[in-house]
Amino acid sequence: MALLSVQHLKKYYATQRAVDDISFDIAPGSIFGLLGPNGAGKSTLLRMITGIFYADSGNILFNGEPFDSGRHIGEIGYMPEERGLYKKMKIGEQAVYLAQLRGLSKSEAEFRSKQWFKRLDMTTWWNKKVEDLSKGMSQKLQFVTTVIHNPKLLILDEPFSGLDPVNANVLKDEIFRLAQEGTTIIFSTHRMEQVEEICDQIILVNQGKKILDGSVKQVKQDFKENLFSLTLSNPDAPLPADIQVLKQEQNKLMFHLNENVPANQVLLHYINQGNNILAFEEILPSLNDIFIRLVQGTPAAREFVA
Ligand SMILES: Nc1ncnc2c1ncn2[C@@H]1O[C@H](COP(=O)(O)OP(=O)(O)OP(=O)(O)O)[C@@H](O)[C@H]1O
Repeated sequence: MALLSVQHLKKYYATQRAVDDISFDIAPGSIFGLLGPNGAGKSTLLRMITGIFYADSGNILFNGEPFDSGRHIGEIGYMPEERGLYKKMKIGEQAVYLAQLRGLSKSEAEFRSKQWFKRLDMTTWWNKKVEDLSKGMSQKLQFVTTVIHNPKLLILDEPFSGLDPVNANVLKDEIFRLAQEGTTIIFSTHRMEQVEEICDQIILVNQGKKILDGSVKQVKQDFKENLFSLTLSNPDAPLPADIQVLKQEQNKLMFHLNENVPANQVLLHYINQGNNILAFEEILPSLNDIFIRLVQGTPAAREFVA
């Protein structure tokens, strides 16, 4: 059974169709990517899932039951894009305070806060004030305060914005670890490349509508274009039939292979010539490429090409 099932959800602001009949299911323990350009409707969707807004119509089921924010909110951890921290409070106190708001006892809140601070290499920050933290540091603190009550569903809106690559990796590892331990994670972003390595399943949203749904692997297979890259000891040798070379970079050829022609045929051609094959791989489209193809010619596509 899905941990979260969203069925025909709609939310309009006056005439703006922010979320327009979106449905999806999220399996327990999976990392789910909610993708779309700015203004696609992601935050509106998340606000309905977290009970901040009511939907105009549609249903949300949490663990098979109609979502009830009063009952289910304690099982959700939501890190919104606009971070809400108390600037004047000391960091350690703040973590403990927010954990207590989530229902933990003071001693449990302190214990878990210290554990998380250690895990994320934040121990020396305990007595600093939030206003003294950089954007990336407050991001880590916000993450801690979002996961401290061990939510079943963890919702992260642009979790890597403002983080340097080292800290982004630290957070990424924590996301994987939490998923392995059974936490279900929704990861919302307009940065498609961040999703490729993290998410099991994605939906792509544009102008309030879902335009794609599936596993990253399957989506890439569905949109592949028979493009290959081949590195040869002699790239200038006679070409086989059925290929069109699109680009050559030193010894590497990038080519399109005609439909229904096995790639082995190309490899055999070169092997029979005595040409050494140094590397060979299929070139799959990125999620960015797929998105642009789906919304070609729209303002959203231009934003992503830019
Ligand atoms: N309170 C509001 N009143 C009117 N329109 C709104 C409101 N909030 C959002 N919108 C509009 O609804 C649409 C979806 O916005 P939303 O914030 O959900 O998108 P998003 O995908 O989260 O974008 P971003 O990545 O920029 O955060 C946009 O056209 C936005 O202008």
